[in-house]
Amino acid sequence: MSHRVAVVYHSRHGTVRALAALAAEGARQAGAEVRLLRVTDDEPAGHRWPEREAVPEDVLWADGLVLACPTYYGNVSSPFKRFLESTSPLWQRGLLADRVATALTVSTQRHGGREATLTALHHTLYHWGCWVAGSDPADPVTRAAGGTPYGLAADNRQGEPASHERAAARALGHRLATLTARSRARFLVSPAPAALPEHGPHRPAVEGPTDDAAADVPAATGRADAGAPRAALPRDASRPVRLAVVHHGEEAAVRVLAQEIAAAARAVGARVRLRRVPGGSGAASAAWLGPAAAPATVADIAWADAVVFGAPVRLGAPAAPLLDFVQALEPAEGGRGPLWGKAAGGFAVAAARHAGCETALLHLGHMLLHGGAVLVPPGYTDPSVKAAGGNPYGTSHCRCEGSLPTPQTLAAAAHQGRRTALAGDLLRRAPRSSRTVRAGSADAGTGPVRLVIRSRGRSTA
Ligand SMILES: Cc1cc2nc3c(=O)[nH]c(=O)nc-3n(C[C@H](O)[C@H](O)[C@H](O)COP(=O)(O)O)c2cc1C
Repeated sequence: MSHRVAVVYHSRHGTVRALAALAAEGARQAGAEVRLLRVTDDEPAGHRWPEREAVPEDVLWADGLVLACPTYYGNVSSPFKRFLESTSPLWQRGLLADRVATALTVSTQRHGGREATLTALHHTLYHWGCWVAGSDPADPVTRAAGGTPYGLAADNRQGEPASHERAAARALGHRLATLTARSRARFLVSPAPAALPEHGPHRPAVEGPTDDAAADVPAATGRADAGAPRAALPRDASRPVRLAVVHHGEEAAVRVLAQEIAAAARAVGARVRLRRVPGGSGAASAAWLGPAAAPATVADIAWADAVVFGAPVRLGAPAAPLLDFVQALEPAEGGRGPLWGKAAGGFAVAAARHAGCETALLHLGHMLLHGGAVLVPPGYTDPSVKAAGGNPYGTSHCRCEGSLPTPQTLAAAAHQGRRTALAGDLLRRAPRSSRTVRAGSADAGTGPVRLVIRSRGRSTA
C-alpha cells in the first residue's frame, strides 16, 4: 500500500486550486496515492470546483498533507480556517499527529502577507503534532518561484499560475510525498515515558564530555533513561541514528534540558553529541552540572541525522550566539547544507511565563526551514507536553518556576529527545515496504523493553 497524500485547498478565483492540483501531480509522481480535495468557499456567487469536499477524516486517511489557501488579510482564509478547526474532535483524540505536512498560498501583493499565511498554517500543524516541511531551498525551482522555504507563495494570476510557479508547486508535492514515504516506513515507536524524576539538584543525565565515542554506552546514572527501553529504535543495519543537541547558555536550566534531551535519545539507542555554542553573557555554570559540553561545529550537524537546538530567550528570539551558529549552517547558494532533510526542533528558557518562549521557538523553526530541515515539534504527542505548560512548538521553561526545570518540563524534554531521534531515524532511511506493527502484537515487545506502539490514527476509509 503506497503512502497517502491529501491536498486540501480553498480557492475563490482558481489560482490556489491550479497550484494545489500541480502539487497533487508532483505527489503522484513520487508514488503517493493522492486525494485532491476542496474546501467550499463562503462567497455565494463563488465557483463550485468539481473536486470532492474535504472532511476531517481525509486528514486521518492521509500520511502527508498539503494545506493550500489564499492569503486573506495576511492570514489563512476563513473557510480554510473553519476546515482546520473542524478537525478538533480528531485532534482531541490525538489522531492527527505525525503526518508530514507543507503549505501553499497565493496573494495579490508580493509582500502582502504570504509568509505570514504560510507560517500561520504551520502553527496549526505544530498543534496537530505534524512534521513540517517547506519547499526545498536547494532546488532551483524554489528560488525561481521567489525563494521562500516555508512552502510555496505565489502570485494571484486568476487561475493561471506562471510556469515557474507551476514547477515549484509540482516540486513541493513531490518533496512532500518523498518525505512522507520515509516517515511512514514504520509507525512511530515511542518508549513508555519514564517515571517523573524527583525535583531537586539535578544529576547530569549525560556525564562528562559527551561525544559519539561514548554514545554507544547507555547513560549509567541519568534519570531520563530510568525505565526506558535500551533498544527501542528500529535498528538500521548500518548504524544507529545520530542526534546532535546544541545549546547556548551556561545557566543550569538550559544545560539540564539539553542533558535530558540527550540522555533520553541515548536511552532509546541513539548516538548523541551534546554540544555548546560559546559566547554571549550566560550565567556561570554550576559545578554539579559537570564539565561543559564541547564547542559545537558545523561538522557536528553534518554528522547528525537529527538536531535539537536550545537557548535562553532574548527579546523574543533565541540568544544571538545560537542564531549566529544556525546562520553559519546556511549552504552556499543552491547547495544542501548540513540541516537538509533532517529532523530538527528546539527548546527555550525565558525569564517569565509569557516572555517569548513561543516566539523564540517559532523563529528558530523558520531558520531551520531555510536549511531544508523537517520540523518535528512535540505537538501534544505525549501527556508530558501539557503537564509542562502545553507548548507544542518545543520544550520551554520559564525562570519564574525556578532556576531548574520542573519534573514535568524534564519529562517533556525527554519526550522531545526521543521523538526527534525517532523522526531522524525514519527520515534518513530510504522508503521501503512497511509492515504494520500493531499494539499488543508480538512486535510490541515484552518484558522490560516495553514499547508503546502508537498508531497514527491512519484511517482506511
Ligand atoms: C477578504 C480578502 C482579503 C485579502 N487579503 C489579501 C492580503 O492580505 N494580501 C494580499 O496580497 N492579497 C489579499 N487578497 C487577495 C487574495 O490573496 C487573492 O484574491 C487570492 O489569493 C487569489 O487566490 P484564488 O485565485 O485561489 O482565489 C485578499 C482577498 C480577499 C477576498
